[in-house]
Amino acid sequence: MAIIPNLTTFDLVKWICLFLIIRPLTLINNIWTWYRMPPGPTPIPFLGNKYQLSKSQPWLQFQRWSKIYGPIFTIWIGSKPTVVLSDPVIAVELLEKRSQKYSSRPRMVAMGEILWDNASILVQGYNKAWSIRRKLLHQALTPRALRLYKPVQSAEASRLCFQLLETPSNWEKLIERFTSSVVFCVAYSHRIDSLNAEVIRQRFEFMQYSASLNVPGKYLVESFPVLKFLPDFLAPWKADIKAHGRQEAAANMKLVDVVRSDLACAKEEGLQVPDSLCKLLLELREKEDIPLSDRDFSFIPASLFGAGSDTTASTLCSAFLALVTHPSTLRAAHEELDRVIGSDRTPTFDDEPHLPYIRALVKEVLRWRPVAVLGGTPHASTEDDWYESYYIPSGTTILGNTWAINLNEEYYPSPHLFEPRRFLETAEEKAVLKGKSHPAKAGHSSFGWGRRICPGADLAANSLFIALAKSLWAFDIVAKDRVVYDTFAYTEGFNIRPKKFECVISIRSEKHRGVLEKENLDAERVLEKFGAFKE
Ligand code: HEM
Repeated sequence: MAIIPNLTTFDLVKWICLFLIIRPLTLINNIWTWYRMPPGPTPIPFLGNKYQLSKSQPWLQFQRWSKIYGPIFTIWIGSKPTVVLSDPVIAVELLEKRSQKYSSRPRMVAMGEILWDNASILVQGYNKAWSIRRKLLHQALTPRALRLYKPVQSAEASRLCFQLLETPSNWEKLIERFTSSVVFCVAYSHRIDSLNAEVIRQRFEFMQYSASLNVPGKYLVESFPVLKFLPDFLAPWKADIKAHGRQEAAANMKLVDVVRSDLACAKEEGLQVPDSLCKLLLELREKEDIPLSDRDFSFIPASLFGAGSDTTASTLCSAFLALVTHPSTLRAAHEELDRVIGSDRTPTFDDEPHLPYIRALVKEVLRWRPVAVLGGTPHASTEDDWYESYYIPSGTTILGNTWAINLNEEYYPSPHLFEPRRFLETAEEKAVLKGKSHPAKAGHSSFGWGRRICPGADLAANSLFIALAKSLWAFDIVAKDRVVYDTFAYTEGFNIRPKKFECVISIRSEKHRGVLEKENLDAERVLEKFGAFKE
């Protein structure tokens, strides 16, 4: 009996000594790492810059810090470093040219591991599980596959215009319905007629719940991942997250079942199911061995809504804000559309090569107010590296501050001026507000970088083009009398959108109205094949 208390005391002393040694050693290691990493605001030991970080619109604070500490700087969240990039050349150098080292994601234990059980491509590390999903997405988003989705994008854009004609003041909700329906048609060959459809309400709930998990400091498990192994009865928070995860997975699998049964019925009746990403993947699964469980497979088409609907809708909202606050761009768009298209029909995808100003307008809105303002989901490095004289250890979180990059005046003089001519090709037009040449092919960084670049970028660009081409052809979109617009009034979060604002949307002529009414009937015929999800 006497030995046990002695042993316990000894153990206690041992642990205290170990703690007293480890803490200073960790601190020395952190200081040594901090000293070699890119500069930044001075962190407090073990807490880092936590108390200096702005809770509101952090991208603005990061942009200010880039002017003080340079285009590559470090912030510390506790003992974990995050490198923030504010220059497109540095972002391309690290995230594209050295992408084998910078294509992972930081661990998101609550959201990625407990809620989704590692099934979602968005937060997966740079590993085999990720590459299987990425390859599948690419196979269903090839240029050939994108051509298959164009008729539905075009029909939905005609429907959007017709609805704008009927209830112009409801424009933001109409845009959301448009992007939701496009994503559902492309993912599952089913359209959305109302935002009250059960599947949509469910999707919004899932998105809100997952976003609520991703709040720094909310869950201790992010700092101590070992806590995820606690049994459920000792960790009710974990049981709750897992229950939400099961609900989401069940809903995802149900959607795949809908397409599976559509295919079976069509086969029996000798009919064709419209092409969709889920259909292409199910057909591929018949031919090839795809090493994914039904549950994991169902997350691939489901990722389209989370990643592609709100982002595209928010970009369209920014486009309306830009048009209202920069009326000369509306006049220039009308001039091009009237000259190339006339007033007997609305523009189509075939007109795209002949509408350079509208194409440039799409690029400019993506640049001007990037929806994924801090680069979407952060990258993480998987090897130690050096950039110039700076050390970047393996496991560092890398944030591309798309706001600072897209609004960097060296590349885009007068960056807050909405000026589509920046993206035009002719020598005279190129001289307009010409800054240093942006290294990315797109001329902006709104879709991210390297191996993690948005796989839906071309699909999104097609939706933006057709929705803007048709609505600009049809409407005047102008400021409301006596309303003062603030082009910086944006929501918080990882994806941003202009705060609610009113504008006047009016049909350009009775002839335009007639064309919209006729084309809406044509669109309904195209969309008939895509069964609607019920309210
Ligand atoms: C305007 C619309 C959109 C914008 C601005 C946007 C932007 C982004 C950004 C910045 C990323 C992170 C890239 C990186 O880590 O470097 C991303 C990832 C992703 N996006 Fe998009 N996106 C849009 C639309 C779409 C659409 C329509 C889809 C549907 C296919 C989609 C699917 C994805 C997926 C699956 C990922 C995760 C890729 C991965 O982690 O490997 N996005 N997006």
